[in-house]
Amino acid sequence: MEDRGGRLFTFMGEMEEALSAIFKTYGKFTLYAHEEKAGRAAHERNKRVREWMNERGLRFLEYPVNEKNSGRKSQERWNELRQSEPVRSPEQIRAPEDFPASFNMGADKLGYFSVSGDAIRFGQQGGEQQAVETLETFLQERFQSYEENGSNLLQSTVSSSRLSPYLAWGNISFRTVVQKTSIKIENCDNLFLVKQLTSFQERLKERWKLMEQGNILESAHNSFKKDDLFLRWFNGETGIPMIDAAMNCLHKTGWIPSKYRGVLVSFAVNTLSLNVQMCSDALASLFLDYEPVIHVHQIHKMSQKVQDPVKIGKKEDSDGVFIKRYLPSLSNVPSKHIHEPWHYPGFFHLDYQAPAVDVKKANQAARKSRSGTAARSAKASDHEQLKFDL
Ligand SMILES: Cc1cc2nc3c(=O)[nH]c(=O)nc-3n(C[C@H](O)[C@H](O)[C@H](O)COP(=O)(O)OP(=O)(O)OC[C@H]3O[C@@H](n4cnc5c(N)ncnc54)[C@H](O)[C@@H]3O)c2cc1C
Repeated sequence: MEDRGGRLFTFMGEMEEALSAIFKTYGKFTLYAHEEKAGRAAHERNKRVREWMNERGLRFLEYPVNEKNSGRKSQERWNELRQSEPVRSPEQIRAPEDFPASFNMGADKLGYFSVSGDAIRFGQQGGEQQAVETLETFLQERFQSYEENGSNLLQSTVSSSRLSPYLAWGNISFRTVVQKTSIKIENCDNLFLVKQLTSFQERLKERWKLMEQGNILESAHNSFKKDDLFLRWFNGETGIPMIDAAMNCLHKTGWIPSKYRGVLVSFAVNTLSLNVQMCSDALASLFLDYEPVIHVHQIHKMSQKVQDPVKIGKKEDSDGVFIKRYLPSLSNVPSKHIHEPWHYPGFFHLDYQAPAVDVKKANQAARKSRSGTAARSAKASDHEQLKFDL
């Protein structure tokens, strides 16, 4: 932008304050933005901005993220997205010399903006360059075992595209990803490789369709009591290795394959009977790729399924390599017991907690409750835990 005469200004505060400062400095102006689908807070802020602009007779142009209401069929719109030329960057940008005193030049000051929560220490690094490199390495090589390793806890960290945080944060445009993938498919004559790429493209299309569905607002923000069971789940201390390892992986890296996101949700909502909204918010705070529209949709879908993390763990991480990586206290437990360490004779010498719940019994109750045949106990109780055959 700077090469073409542009300048970047940043402002920290409420939108109306920024707009007032602009109005005071320049007089009448038009506000351009992309339509935003980012949950309740952003929705309400945008409503306030529209009102603020209207009251002053100023134009607010929000470009639609999709053309859902254009009257054209979905496939037609998708084909256009795959083929249309990107809009060309302007040769020159005319930036004003003066700017409001409350504005900052550049983005450096944003580094001082304080956010709550723990830092994700081993997560992907942000930035356009990283996003482009991630796409390039995926399309050059990493995609080759995309399908085979899709739900492999360790391999998928490499063979999955890992583009989700970049797409969520806007480090790379969705159109670029779709178009580069289409070009790769067109130029590839190996059927097996085409299958991997097509499968990846299906995921992109899934995203596109969901984003087209419009604003999915989270339910009103309630403050739920974060009881002991919730904290054990959130902190990866449930005593169920598959859940605890997946949670620790999320705390450290901010990413885990889709299948295990579903397992975490199902376990929390069905097995532990935790509040779905509270769990959704908690996971949103851990996902580096948090995208409200996708997130809310997936949480809803996955909370309907009752899943057994012990069974899934035995199938997908039979030797417990993933578990041992994220739960070092279990590193000496033999593979035979890694998914149910409470059956391991040396369990009491391990620095690992007893399971918070009897998964089978709690899941049976959840299934019954889902099918409406019996009332489910409100919470997985201590009583259930004590009945465990340790
Ligand atoms: C409970 C739950 C919550 C989720 N929350 C999010 C979220 O907040 N943000 C998010 O981007 N994804 C979310 N997903 C979808 C999925 O887990 C991630 O998109 C995926 O793991 C990202 O890794 P990747 O980029 O390597 O995916 P790839 O498999 O390489 O897929 C490429 C892209 O397609 C999109 N995509 C992939 N899977 C899905 C899907 N099931 N639905 C919609 N789009 C998809 C993503 O943008 C992804 O980057 C969630 C899934 C579940 C089960």
